[in-house]
Amino acid sequence: MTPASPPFTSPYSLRVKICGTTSLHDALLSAGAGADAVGLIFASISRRRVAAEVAREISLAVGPAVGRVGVFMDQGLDEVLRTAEASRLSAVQIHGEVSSLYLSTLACYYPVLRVLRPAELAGQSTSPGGDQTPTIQPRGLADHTLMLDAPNPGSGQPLDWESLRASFPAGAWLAGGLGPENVARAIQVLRPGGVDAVSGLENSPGVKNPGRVRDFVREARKAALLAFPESYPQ
Ligand SMILES: O=C(O)c1ccccc1N[C@@H]1O[C@H](COP(=O)(O)O)[C@@H](O)[C@H]1O
Repeated sequence: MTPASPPFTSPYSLRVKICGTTSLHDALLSAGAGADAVGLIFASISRRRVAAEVAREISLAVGPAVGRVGVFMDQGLDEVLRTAEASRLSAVQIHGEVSSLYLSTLACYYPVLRVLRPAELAGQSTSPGGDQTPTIQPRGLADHTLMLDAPNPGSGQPLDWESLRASFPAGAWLAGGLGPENVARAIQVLRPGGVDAVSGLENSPGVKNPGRVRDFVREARKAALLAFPESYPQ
């Protein structure tokens, strides 16, 4: 089941998120490059995990126009809300299996980016027992925005964009192996509401490559303008 399209149609507008930010220096670099948001990862498995104190410093430093998206995986609602408050986040990104109630409760406090793998988008994903009962039913966009990402997030693994053409939900964001070299093609194929990247923009895990960050934002903006000029009246 593919979530319904948003109830409104608006000109195509692209959001650019630079994820895996672990220092004030890199946060200001991304903000200065024109990113709409920086990602701050709190998932325990991540090599890019940031402390709430550093996240709060970043949140207060990047200015009022830059979003701060906290990335969480397999973490309870209480931990997410406490961390989000302490870090002065502006939105949360949720990976892993969670209930609809978890998402709708969270959406009462913060805008939610709900990450799905392509298999889950179809409403079919193999539960631990191996049977094909749906474990995650994508809901409408009423209380969250979908983002498609690879099964192993943060690994630089691109999705097969062509195979997703028919099922990619309107307004959904796209992650997975994006970088300056391929983001334009991804935008042309899927017209995502946002693009998000980390591995392709780093010198090492958690340390940004300034030139690649700037190139990524520039290529994404250029692609959005060239592919959908009707959305950017002169
Ligand atoms: O990057 C991580 O370490 C990470 C860990 C746990 C959950 C999400 C994580 N990162 C997210 O993965 C996408 C795609 O990463 P990549 O560009 O393919 O390397 C990234 O944008 C984060 O949102």
